[in-house]
Amino acid sequence: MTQDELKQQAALRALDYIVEGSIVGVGTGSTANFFIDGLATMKDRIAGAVASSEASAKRLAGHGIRLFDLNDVDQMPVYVDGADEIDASLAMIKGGGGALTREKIVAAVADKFICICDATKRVECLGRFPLPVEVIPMARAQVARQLAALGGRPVLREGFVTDNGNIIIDVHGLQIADPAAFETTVDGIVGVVTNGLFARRGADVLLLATAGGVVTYERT
Ligand SMILES: O=C(CO)[C@H](O)[C@H](O)COP(=O)(O)O
Repeated sequence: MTQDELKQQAALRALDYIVEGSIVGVGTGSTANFFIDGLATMKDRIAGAVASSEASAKRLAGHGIRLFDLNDVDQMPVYVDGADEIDASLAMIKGGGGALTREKIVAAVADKFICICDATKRVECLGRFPLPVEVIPMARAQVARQLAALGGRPVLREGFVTDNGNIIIDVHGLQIADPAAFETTVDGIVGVVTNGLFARRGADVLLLATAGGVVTYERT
């Protein structure tokens, strides 16, 4: 089975968590795209969706799924999204697609974060995937120095601008022993908008697609 087929399996399993008549929080990336395509098959049974990126908004709209502004939404039962890495405590690194800030904001409004991944994303220790950090452009050099002082190797994501008009610095060479503490530390650097660690608010459910089928993990 290809990685894309596994991503699709995890994505389609997430449809079981959709509450009829509700607004669905929708992530960004190739796995989230499979989820959006699946959501389209039940679009008449949901109120609509809140997107975590312009790209996802475009795909949702292309399927005729009604889009809501997050500011008009008080509550969402679920937010569904992929991850770049996820550990046994369901802490994640996200932001490979650069949408980490909006992803974190939309997820914060949802009751449950459903993470959809193929088995390659499951790791023992977060950090092999470079940690994306969204940064206000004028703070680039100052933030890079601070990230290097934390033990990482900061690399500017060349030619990339986030949906919020900011830059991304990817931090290589980390081994993150305490993801929640590191998330707080990086967020505390002046000029950082947010970072791709989702540990203080990790996933509530992981749907991990393996060669043997989709395995469900729940936060304990
Ligand atoms: O955080 C993300 C985008 O900002 C994605 O969820 C993450 O990069 C995983 O992407 P994919 O599903 O394409 O493997």
